[in-house]
Amino acid sequence: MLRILSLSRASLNSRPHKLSPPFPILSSSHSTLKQQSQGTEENQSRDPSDPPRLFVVQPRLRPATFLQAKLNEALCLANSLEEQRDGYFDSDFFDKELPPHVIVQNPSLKSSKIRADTYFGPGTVENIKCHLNALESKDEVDAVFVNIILSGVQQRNLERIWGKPVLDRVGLIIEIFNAHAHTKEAKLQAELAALMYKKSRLVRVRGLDGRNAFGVSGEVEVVSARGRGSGGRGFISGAGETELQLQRRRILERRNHLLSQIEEVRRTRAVQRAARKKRGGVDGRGLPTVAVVGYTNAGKSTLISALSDSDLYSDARLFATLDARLKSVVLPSGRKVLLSDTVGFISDLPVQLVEAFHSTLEKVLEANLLVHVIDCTAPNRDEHRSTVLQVLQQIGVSEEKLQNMIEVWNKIDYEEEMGADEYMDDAEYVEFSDCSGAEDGETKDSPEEDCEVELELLDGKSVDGSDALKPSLGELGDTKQGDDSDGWLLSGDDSADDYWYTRNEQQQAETSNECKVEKDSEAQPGHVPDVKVSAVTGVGLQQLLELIDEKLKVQDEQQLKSENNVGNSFINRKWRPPRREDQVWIQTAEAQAHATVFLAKFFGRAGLMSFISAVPHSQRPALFQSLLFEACGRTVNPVNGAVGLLWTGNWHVCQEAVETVLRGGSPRAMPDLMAPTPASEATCTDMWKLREETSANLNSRSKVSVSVSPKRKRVEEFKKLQPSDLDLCLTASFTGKRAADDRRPGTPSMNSEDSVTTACFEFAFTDQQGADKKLLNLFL
Ligand SMILES: Nc1nc2c(ncn2[C@@H]2O[C@H](COP(=O)(O)OP(=O)(O)OP(=O)(O)O)[C@@H](O)[C@H]2O)c(=O)[nH]1
Ligand SMILES: [Mg+2]
Repeated sequence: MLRILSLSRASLNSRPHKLSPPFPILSSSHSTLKQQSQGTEENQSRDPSDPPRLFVVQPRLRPATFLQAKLNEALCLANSLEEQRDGYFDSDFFDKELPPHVIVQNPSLKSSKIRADTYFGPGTVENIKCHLNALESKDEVDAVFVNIILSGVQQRNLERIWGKPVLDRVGLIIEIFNAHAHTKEAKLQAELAALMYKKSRLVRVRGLDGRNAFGVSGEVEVVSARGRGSGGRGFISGAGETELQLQRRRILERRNHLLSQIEEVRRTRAVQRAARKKRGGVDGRGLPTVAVVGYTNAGKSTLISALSDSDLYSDARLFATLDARLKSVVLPSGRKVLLSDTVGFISDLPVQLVEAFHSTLEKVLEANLLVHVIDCTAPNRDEHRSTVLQVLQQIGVSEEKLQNMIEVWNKIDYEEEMGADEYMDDAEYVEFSDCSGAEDGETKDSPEEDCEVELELLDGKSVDGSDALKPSLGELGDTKQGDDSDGWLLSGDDSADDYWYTRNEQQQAETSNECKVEKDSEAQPGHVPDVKVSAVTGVGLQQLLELIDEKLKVQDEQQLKSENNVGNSFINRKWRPPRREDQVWIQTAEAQAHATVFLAKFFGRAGLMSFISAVPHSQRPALFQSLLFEACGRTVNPVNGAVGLLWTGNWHVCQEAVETVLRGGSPRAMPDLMAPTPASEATCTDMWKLREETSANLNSRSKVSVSVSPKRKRVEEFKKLQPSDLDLCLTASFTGKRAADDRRPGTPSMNSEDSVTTACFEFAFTDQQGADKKLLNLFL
């Protein structure tokens, strides 16, 4: 920003000026009067070669560095109000001359002094008029830009007094959006924002015939017939629609029309995207998106262009980008991501713009990762940072995403380049102040009270004859705050020596500011940049890509972990069948083979096949796992099975049994788990009742050898059991013969050699000693 000013300052020349171009979007009623009288029409498009010339009014701020940063921003905003011709601006931004400007007393510093009618006190208003008169003779100013937010009444009154259109900060930003919008969607959104801004400041103005009127064209007040039958107080007919209601209705109708058009544009784009995809084009969906956000002019577009080796539009004018653009980039790991360019933010970003550009800003919400670009040369980068965070919170970005955001300091080449010449020297300040366009004699025209204050200050300096008593800008603010005079004006002439910091003071302030940033950085680790880059020279870009890569990888891992955690927290939630991803625990073909053989023996080959074939292919892995858990649960706890183990808090027993099976072992029944318990100590008496009722049958149907111990433990005792204490055999195969006698004729048993052979044959699985263990078709 400083560079822009210094470059602009160097090119400060007089230039021929033409007639004032209109403000097609936000012209107030008053300002339009003049245009009407000049025969110009509302909504006439601007001539790109003759952008509006603004006179900038900057209220004083403290500290001085902050004031300077705000003034720089105001001047850049004023110079950014320009339209393109055939996609290009007529002039280079750095070739533009600085707009005339003035720093005035800030009534908000004296909280009780803000005037409801004109914001500034009469002295300040008068002095600004004097400046305007002086510039008027040279036909140098089309409008006045006051770098604060004014109410509708204040704007109208100031326009009336100054005889010029007045734009406040919100109005100018909306005008710039309108001037820079290229695409249909951006144009519609900008117009929508302007419309909502207008709606909030419908004020009465005196029309051409002297009557009070509403509306941009200053037409006389009319009462619409609309509402006569429905509204109003009369019995026969309503009171009709007032002029204010009429204007509001017109705005709302237009708003609805714009919203439907925006929706139409989005729908068309979606259809085109689908058609491209159908034709085999690259859709980009499914790739992770990284949204690059930041203050306007931080270098977002330049950075994306550098990273993706593309050529996004970038310009030193503020709000060069109004459309979200996507560029693909390959990360060091080989992973492809999409970088999303976004609209830049600014302090006091009009809420109307946030609402109107909501669909564009949604890209930020949808992104997997945010990269926050900060212009490290901005003296108020802390303010930039907090502004961006504020807007992100305003549009609904989650706290988690903000914590994970990568902070990038851009333009480090400029920082290095500045080196010792970091701040402007005295001469530059003088020159800078001179460009306010104020004339020597102007202070004499100011009201008496203002002249007195200025004289006091100037006298103080001349009497001493030195700079020793020269107050700093911050101190001056205090001095002025202390006096009761309102609205005295700082012109460029007298501010040259008195009101700007000297270089030393400036450097001290900057140094202390830097230190503060460093301290802040230490206190708040989030403020330390993650990486410093230069989008122009390419320094740090590789590091940034690696960081994005790393963050996305960590995100993926966390996501996977959280999914697994959800899967593992079975005690805390309803049990669900395992999902496909959960199948990773069956790592090898061998483990699958063991599980399949075990299940085939347990349920019988035909039974297992009928279970499996009853569900669609997609659900077979989940069913297989459910069956395995149930079979193992039934084996160790024949009475109540897996559900009983889960119910009594012995799920780990079931898991251990499953692992035993996967390793090729055979779990055995746990007699302790079948032990009855006193009703008072049992966790589920019904279940035990069930056991007693059915134990005889179930025991006889059990397909595993059960060694019933006469000794019965209490529930508390077996709850303490660790998996290592469990009596789980790790035998290579089932060799027991006892169970073979117990099984139903014709039912395959896990102890049956036939069964094993049959199962192996049916599933195309070679024997356990064979070299090739094939994956069973159950998982297809
Ligand atoms: N010296 C220097 N200038 C840079 C660097 N990056 C960007 N710029 C300049 O900064 C200005 C703004 O760059 P943009 O990329 O348009 O900034 P932006 O953040 O996209 O701005 P908006 O789209 O208006 O929000 C341009 O004049 C760039 O040339 C950098 O690393 N070093
Ligand atoms: Mg940009």
